[in-house]
Amino acid sequence: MPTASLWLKLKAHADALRATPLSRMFAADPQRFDRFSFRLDDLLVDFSKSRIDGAALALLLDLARAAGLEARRDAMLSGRPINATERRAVLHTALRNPPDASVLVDGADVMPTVGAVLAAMADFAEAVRAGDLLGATGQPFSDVVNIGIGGSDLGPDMVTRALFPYCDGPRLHYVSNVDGAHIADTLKDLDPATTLVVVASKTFTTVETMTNAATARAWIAGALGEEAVGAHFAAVSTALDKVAAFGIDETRVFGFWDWVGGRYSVWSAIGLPVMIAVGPDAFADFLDGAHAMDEHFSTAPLEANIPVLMGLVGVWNRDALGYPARAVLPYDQRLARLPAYLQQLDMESNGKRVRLDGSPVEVPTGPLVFGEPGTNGQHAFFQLLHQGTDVVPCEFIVAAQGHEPELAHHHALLLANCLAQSEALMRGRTLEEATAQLEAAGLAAEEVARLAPHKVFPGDRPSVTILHRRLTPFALGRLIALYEHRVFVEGAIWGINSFDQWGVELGKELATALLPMLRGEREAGNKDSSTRGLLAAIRDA
Ligand SMILES: O=P(O)(O)OC[C@H]1O[C@](O)(CO)[C@@H](O)[C@@H]1O
Repeated sequence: MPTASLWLKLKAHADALRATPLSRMFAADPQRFDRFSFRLDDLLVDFSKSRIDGAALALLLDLARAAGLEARRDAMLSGRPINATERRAVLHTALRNPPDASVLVDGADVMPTVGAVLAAMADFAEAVRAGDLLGATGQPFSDVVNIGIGGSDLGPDMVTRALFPYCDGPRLHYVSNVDGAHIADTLKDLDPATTLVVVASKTFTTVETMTNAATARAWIAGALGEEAVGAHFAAVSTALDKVAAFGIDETRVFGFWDWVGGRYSVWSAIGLPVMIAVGPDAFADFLDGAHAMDEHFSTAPLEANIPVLMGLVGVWNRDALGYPARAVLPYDQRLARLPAYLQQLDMESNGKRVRLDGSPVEVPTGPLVFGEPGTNGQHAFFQLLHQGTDVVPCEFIVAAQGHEPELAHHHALLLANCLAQSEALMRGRTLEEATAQLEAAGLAAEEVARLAPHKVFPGDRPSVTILHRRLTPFALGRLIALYEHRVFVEGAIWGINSFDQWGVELGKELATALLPMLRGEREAGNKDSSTRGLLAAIRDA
């Protein structure tokens, strides 16, 4: 069936389904959880609280097939240049392949070089962790500062926090913002003699990273002398010539390749600080977890393929039901930066308005993504999720077991809250129930009538719950790969390029032009009155 008529059918089916509240779908089908939840080892993804039924899934699967999802997936995994605007392969999956795999890019197997960089990272990480690699004054490194931004920061920072129970190396710090406050606050309590700086930038041109790197360099040189700089710096980049020009010795430079997108790069040498923190073995488990999801994604039939189903439910929520946002709610404090990480992964990948051939997309694409860890979010923005005028599909992420057996009572509370939220969103509370509750509390009839409407929850609000046994390196790798492939599935159905990011360029160009105006070196005459007014106000402040 042609894609246009499938979209129409999907819309029509979604409109029909709206008439049936989720709670009635559960009442009508005792097997609903079993039918709409899927497992991969200890990972369980429960779609049963999404507004879907068998017919919706069948239509979505038709849509995926009509969009050529399987062929595009296979093209990505085999190294074809599916990032058409940049003429690049998209091969972050190769970074977590077993060593004996082979993936060809332009006829050359990339796996030997992937393995070589991984081995060099492991040697370096072990030397730092063991105290064999010393700073200029002969002391081991107690602290590592990673300087990078976007994909060169969000992934390693998020993963380091997530794997805190496995961190047994030097302390890790992440500096990303060009706001001098970030590097100033970070360096304030560090000792240059025991600090290693890793400059992470795919392009090695990003102004924030280059500015922070220069400041860190001056900090080391100022305290220990210019000749000490080499011993305190390492770099991760695809632009080895530019790293050399910065003055970092080639034995301390870890490369990766243009077929690794920034937001997909935590598996590459960009993960070096993670490896320094948790050690090469735990890092290997992290890669293995992602590979397990890659295997599932590439081999499971579409109707039982978890990332495919997650993508289809995402498209359904966005396009058939018209929800403009989604909330990511990890009930796991160590995943506090996961929403920020997923904002880049999802919104930089799928925030696109033209298809691969440059023609406008005809349906809404990537939704707004936001979130916070539970239970904190409950005491902040969940009010809107429960009673606001927009429906926001939620994604709950939680581990059945925590890492602190002595604090099991905390974990039980965390789990109870997580399950309670998806239940509350789904079932809501009717006016009759609210009224009965107020009456039972002994309120006067007038008070009951006054308060009851405020205590109504419309319910019928969809969510997905992702449950795993424990947040291990393996489980984390698998979880991130699940989200990567979900983004891929959605992008493939929308027919967009999920692997470029032209939308970040205009602001960068304008910032470059504005800098001399801010410094008073150039007139702002050609600017609009708002920009001119703001420039003047800054000068006068
Ligand atoms: O690693 P680099 O080249 O410094 O880029 C950092 C980030 O900047 C971006 O290009 C967007 O500005 C991201 O895609 C990327 O992750």
